[in-house]
Amino acid sequence: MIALHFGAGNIGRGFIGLLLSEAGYDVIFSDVNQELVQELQKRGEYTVTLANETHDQVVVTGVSAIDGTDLEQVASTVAKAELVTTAVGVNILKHIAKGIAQGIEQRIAAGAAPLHVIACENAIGGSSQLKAHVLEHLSDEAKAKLDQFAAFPDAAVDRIVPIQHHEDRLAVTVEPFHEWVVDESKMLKGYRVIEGVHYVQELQPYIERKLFTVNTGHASAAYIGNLLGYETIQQAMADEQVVDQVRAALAESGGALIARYQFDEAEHQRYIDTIIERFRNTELTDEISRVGRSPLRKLSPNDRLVRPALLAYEAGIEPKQLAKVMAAALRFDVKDDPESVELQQLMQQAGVSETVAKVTSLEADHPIHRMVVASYEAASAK
Ligand SMILES: NC(=O)c1ccc[n+]([C@@H]2O[C@H](COP(=O)([O-])OP(=O)(O)OC[C@H]3O[C@@H](n4cnc5c(N)ncnc54)[C@H](O)[C@@H]3O)[C@@H](O)[C@H]2O)c1
Ligand SMILES: O=P(O)(O)OC[C@@H](O)[C@@H](O)[C@H](O)[C@H](O)CO
Repeated sequence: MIALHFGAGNIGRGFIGLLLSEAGYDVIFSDVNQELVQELQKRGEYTVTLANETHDQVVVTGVSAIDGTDLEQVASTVAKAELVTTAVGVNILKHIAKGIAQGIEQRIAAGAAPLHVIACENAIGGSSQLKAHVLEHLSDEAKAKLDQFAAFPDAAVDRIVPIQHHEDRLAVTVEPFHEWVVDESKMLKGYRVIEGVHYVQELQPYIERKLFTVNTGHASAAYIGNLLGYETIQQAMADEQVVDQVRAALAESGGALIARYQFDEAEHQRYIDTIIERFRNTELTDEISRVGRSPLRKLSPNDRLVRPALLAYEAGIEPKQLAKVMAAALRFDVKDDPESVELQQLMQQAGVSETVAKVTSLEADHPIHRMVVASYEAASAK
């Protein structure tokens, strides 16, 4: 029972690797970070600490790692695995597709058992996106057989895992809360149930609820907190004016979700309240530079700000606070974040309106575009 997991980073070690190991899998990580790979190979185990009062610890044992740049090794590991998972970042999926495709070709040639490939990224349709990239690397013959040999169920994963600063390179501290939801309708007949995974027939409400609440709220805390000079989410969430703004953003995205999926209002409010408490967990230190990372991705049309704003607008809600968060995101200036650097260059060259149109795909005559620009200009005038 081998699970190959791409990305031995924060969520890879702190959630997916841990859960799969507890579910009985022999977990093999694939990563391009050589130091991480060598350390995992050498020690074969690592410690996960829960950010609760008692700092409970679990030692994840029997893990190994392969070099993600070694295409042959990646393909041969895909060929022998029962499950492939990823947590590399949605924009990296195209880079791991070739190894997965070659592994699937080997499985087809050997008549192997079907493989499940589950992308655990913060994106709508992550596994479907990975499947599209894999298809680009398959022969016509393999393309025709793909659905017999591999399935790519989409998923939603939720656990806050900050950037780690331990002396022990593999140690990882995570919040106690966790949720992994998988689209059961895409699983192949007779699939092995992974203990700890919640299988649902329709994933869309779950992934949208997660992305447009947890991640919308997180991005709001990060971008508003950044403007106020805070460095961590915990510092920002200790400021009630930030909390009020996060709540205002979540009232807009929540209104959109309730209208779209008929969620129970009181239950959704409890979901929001729990998330606010998770952001406030002072047992964690989560840097705003991590939560706000890749602002171009976060401002893209299907992500946590623009999409819920559009859904809110369609539901008759004016997404003023989400527009304010987008305006704040335009000021996210972090030198070692390539997307932040690109965004700031674009702002300098093209100005606010053109930048908004380019990164959000909201044209200049769209009411939300106008709200973002107005909010940006109002803040500049202060
Ligand atoms: N950290 C969280 O709280 C959290 C929670 C839910 C979902 N996620 C999602 O999980 C994904 C990973 O996030 P993270 O916080 O763990 O980031 P991370 O940077 O800690 O981990 C990503 C890992 O992927 C590796 N990687 C990069 N290119 C690779 C390749 N070609 N092959 C194999 N490995 C490669 C990196 O070296 C790194 O170790 C993102 O999509 C993120 O949105 C993160
Ligand atoms: O990983 P990103 O960059 O999409 O978003 C940053 C955080 O909001 C995110 O990693 C959360 O911690 C996570 O999604 C919680 O489940």
